[in-house]
Amino acid sequence: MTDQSVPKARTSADDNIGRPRTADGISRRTLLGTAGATGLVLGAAGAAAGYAAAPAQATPLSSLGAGRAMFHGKHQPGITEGLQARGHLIAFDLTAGASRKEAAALLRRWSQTAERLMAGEPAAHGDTDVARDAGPSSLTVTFGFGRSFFTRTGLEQQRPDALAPLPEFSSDRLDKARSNGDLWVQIGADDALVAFHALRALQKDAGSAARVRWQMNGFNRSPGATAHPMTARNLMGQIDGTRNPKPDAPDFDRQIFVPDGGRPSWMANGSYAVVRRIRMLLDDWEQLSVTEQEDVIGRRKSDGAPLSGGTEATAMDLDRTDKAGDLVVPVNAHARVTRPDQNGGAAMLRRPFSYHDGIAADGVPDAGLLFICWQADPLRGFVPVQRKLDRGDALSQFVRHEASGLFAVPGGAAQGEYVGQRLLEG
Ligand SMILES: C=CC1=C(C)c2cc3[nH]c(cc4nc(cc5[nH]c(cc1n2)c(C)c5CCC(=O)O)C(CCC(=O)O)=C4C)c(C)c3C=C
Ligand SMILES: [Fe+2]
Repeated sequence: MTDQSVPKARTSADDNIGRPRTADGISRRTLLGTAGATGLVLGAAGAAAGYAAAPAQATPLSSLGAGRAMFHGKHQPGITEGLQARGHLIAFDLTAGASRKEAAALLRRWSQTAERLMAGEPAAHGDTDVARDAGPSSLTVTFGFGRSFFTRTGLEQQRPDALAPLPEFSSDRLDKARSNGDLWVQIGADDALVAFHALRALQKDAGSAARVRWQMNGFNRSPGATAHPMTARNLMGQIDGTRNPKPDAPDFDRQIFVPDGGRPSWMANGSYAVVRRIRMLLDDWEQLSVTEQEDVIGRRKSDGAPLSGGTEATAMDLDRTDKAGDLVVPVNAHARVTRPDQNGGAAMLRRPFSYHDGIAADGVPDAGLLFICWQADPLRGFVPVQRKLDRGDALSQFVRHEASGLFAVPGGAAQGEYVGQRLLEG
């Protein structure tokens, strides 16, 4: 087993219970929860409730389709679950006529829809049938608030200090139109149609209250494609996610989530998402030899092991030298430079999607990473590490940050509550 990067999934209404993914990409706990004692029954019942007209044989849920995350809980879904095969990120701006009241109604509608769809049920009104016949497929929907939301709704007093604009990094090439936004929605699912279905339902729910500011579409390896490596690869071919904080580590919650009693109080058990659309300059990258590529990261491409030796899970020996006396993990290697112990303890949970939007106007692939990282405080997570990368690690010349967002993602909604209710009605 590797030093597994894929965190846990939510399988109960009020807690996150870890779920290492099995070789087919499905959590045993999820299977137990859905396909086990009650799960397949729940899945079938959910489907039957929504799609009663479909013949029974039209909904043969595979183990993939049966995967289900819970909407209600301590934290919102979509943070600690394993990576899903499909993702959509959408930012909305409130429309001119919309105020706090309309925003509250929108979050209520969105929460109701998310809860239904995550249970494999159709949207309450005008369902499009796109996910008909499919199970929940590990769908998660996550909602966040951008800095501008608080100005638009007159809630400046409630705005977290942690939503201060990210510093401008010298290497940034940011498109403002595809950055930030009043509201942010992250959708993930292991089935493309299930993810698209949720996207359309949530867009329609926005009605006249909010309009789409930007949308980005991403993907990861499909569950079942391989048993090894368990950690995902990115579009540069690297195993990416090895050293993510582990949910069972003692300081995981402190690093990733705002504590009970944290400020502002409505953010208790919430987290901050930094979203960066990072273009990979693949034509340049692919000209490097594998050895050169490995020196850029400091890890082997084949299995993710540190260049100092061992397996993916082996601790990196930062001081090891070769016969010539040179460090085997170069001093500017990305995996050396980004380590918490090189950045005053800065830690973040990376949960990205890859993206590919064809060939851009500059004639090279518009492809890269929808880098999403989660932390209790971006000033103690993303910012110090990106400051260091901005000064130039070995990877910097092969990537370009083209869009950026920072969002406050409140804790999970309790039963009967909608996401953000403590902010909007507090
Ligand atoms: C500011 C934070 C980071 C950005 C931006 C970033 C971009 C980025 N990273 C890769 C590929 C890899 N990153 C790896 C490790 C790693 N990266 C960050 C942070 C950022 N990366 C951290 C905190 C770490 C872990 C450091 C540690 O604790 O050891 C790795 C190595 C494997 C792993 O641990 O995940 C790879 C590969 C790309 C391609 C990229 C931008 C496109
Ligand atoms: Fe990285």
